[in-house]
Amino acid sequence: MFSTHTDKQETLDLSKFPADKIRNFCIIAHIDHGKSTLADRLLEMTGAIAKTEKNKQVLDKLQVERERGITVKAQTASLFYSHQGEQYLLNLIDTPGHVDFSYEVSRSISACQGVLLIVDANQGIQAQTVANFYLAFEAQLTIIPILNKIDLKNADPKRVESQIEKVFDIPRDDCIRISAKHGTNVEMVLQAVVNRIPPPAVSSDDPFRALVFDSNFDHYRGVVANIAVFGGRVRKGDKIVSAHLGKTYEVNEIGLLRPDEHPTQRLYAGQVGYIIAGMKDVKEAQIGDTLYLQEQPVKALPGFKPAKAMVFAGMYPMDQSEYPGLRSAIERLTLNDSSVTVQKDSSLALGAGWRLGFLGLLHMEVFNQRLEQEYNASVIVTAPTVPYKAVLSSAKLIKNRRAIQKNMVYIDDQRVMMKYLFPLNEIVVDFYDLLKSLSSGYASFDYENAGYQAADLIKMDILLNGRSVEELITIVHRDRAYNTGKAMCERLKDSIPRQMFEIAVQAAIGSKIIARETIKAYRKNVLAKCYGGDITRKMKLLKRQAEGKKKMRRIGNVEVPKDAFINVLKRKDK
Ligand SMILES: Nc1nc2c(ncn2[C@@H]2O[C@H](COP(=O)(O)OP(=O)(O)OP(=O)(O)O)[C@@H](O)[C@H]2O)c(=O)[nH]1
Repeated sequence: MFSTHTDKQETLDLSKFPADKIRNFCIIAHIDHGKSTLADRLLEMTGAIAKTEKNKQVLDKLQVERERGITVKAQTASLFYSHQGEQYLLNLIDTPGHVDFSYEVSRSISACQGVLLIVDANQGIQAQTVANFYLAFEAQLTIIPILNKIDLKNADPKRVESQIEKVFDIPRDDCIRISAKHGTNVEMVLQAVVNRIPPPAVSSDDPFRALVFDSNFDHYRGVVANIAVFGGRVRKGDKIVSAHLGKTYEVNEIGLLRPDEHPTQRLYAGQVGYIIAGMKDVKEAQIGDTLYLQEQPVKALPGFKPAKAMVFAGMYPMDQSEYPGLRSAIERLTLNDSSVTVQKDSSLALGAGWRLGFLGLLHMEVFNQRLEQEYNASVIVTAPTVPYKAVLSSAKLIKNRRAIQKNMVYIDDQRVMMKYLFPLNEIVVDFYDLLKSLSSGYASFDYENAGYQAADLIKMDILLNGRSVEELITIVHRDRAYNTGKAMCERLKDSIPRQMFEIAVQAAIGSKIIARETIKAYRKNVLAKCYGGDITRKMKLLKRQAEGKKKMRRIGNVEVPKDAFINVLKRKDK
């Protein structure tokens, strides 16, 4: 955790920060180029957090972010900065770098007028640097290029400045060289934010209207929505309306995120903060919604394009009695992660559940982990698939397609940017990991949807002792069926513990078995090491075994650990 200064900001008069004294910006970059570290320095220098060793990546608040060392949620922090005798209110949004969370970046950009585009001075421009640059460029934001990690021995800021000039057409003189780790030149970043990013073009005299750009569900207070105020002002006690549902609410609390919630009396045009207005249902504060005053109706703001799911998987409770609890956990988590699509689904073997759409496999894993960590929910996830369109006829089948190269641009003499057309199922599961490992971490990758194309695909079943496992039914390219089936059987053999009887693991196409592995019989006696008669210790071990079993799913008479369903899809033979 981190500590914040305890100065009494309740007395803060935000009317002292008219729009021309406000700068709204986000930090964007390729993964690991140092966004969160720079955010820490900016927070420290403006006094939002204390400068201590404990305060590292403070905007990565989620347990999953701390465990994985990556940002998955955009986070907002309001900073007070004095420059040439004037006080400014800077609203910073730290965004994730991984392609699976790019929806967070596009939403954050809508609340900003400028971005800090961080580029690692050693690695140079990478795939998400380009993708994120275009998000900011298309939204016509001011882009400040920042070269980070200049303290590294191998840093080559000159080369990276040439890349920036060549690929983005930004003059090299616009670049600021910093070390976020050591704080070198970070003051220059704050000055550039004030001098180069325009203030929001809004007025407090207009009717109040605010865009909900993020929200989360608090067990006690209901929906806490993050808003960007695009006009007018709002205060505690005001009656506001949500444009989406047309329902009226009373404002219970408003304030700034510093980065913790910090209540204030009012929020004014151009400011970014949070609002709590007694919305008890997750459907009430949709991301992209517009809020306005009851007595001054306004036209709704454009909102956001829905995210386009790339990977789908079924999600089922371990036990049907857990269905209502899991439904509410999924609803609350999707409020905080609106890029997930949810549809009800059911299966004979697994009962009632949902079909969820994600932006990638990491996104799916993180969602699953957040369900467990933040909502204590344990779920079964079926094999992820990509969307297909099936034509139900015996048409002549088209030849196997491989990636088709579209273009190639040399960024400099060491780096090349290549565009390919790929079948989506070839890239979603482990292409990123494989590419990283083949290139020793040098290559980076980004993708966008190129539409549907016909392909020679077949359905493959995985059988455990002759019973098809619904979660593992896979659509594969005909030419890949044998290798994929064999690899899945081998990985299942490694993931399923031996049991008291022999288990046949088979891959089948229709009635034809194409691969087989055998798991030998074994009896695990958890009491084997318990000599003597310590009954409490024996009870503990038996209890732990029973709890372990809860994380297993019984298919026929075979116990399958729930992790097996995801592990089986990952290639271990990199
Ligand atoms: N040497 C050096 N290391 C740095 C510097 N800035 C960040 N790092 C290190 O780079 C790694 C990634 O930094 P983060 O700040 O987590 O990167 P990020 O861009 O926020 O990562 P994501 O949010 O996951 O995309 C960490 O190990 C940092 O300590 C720097 O200026 N110099």
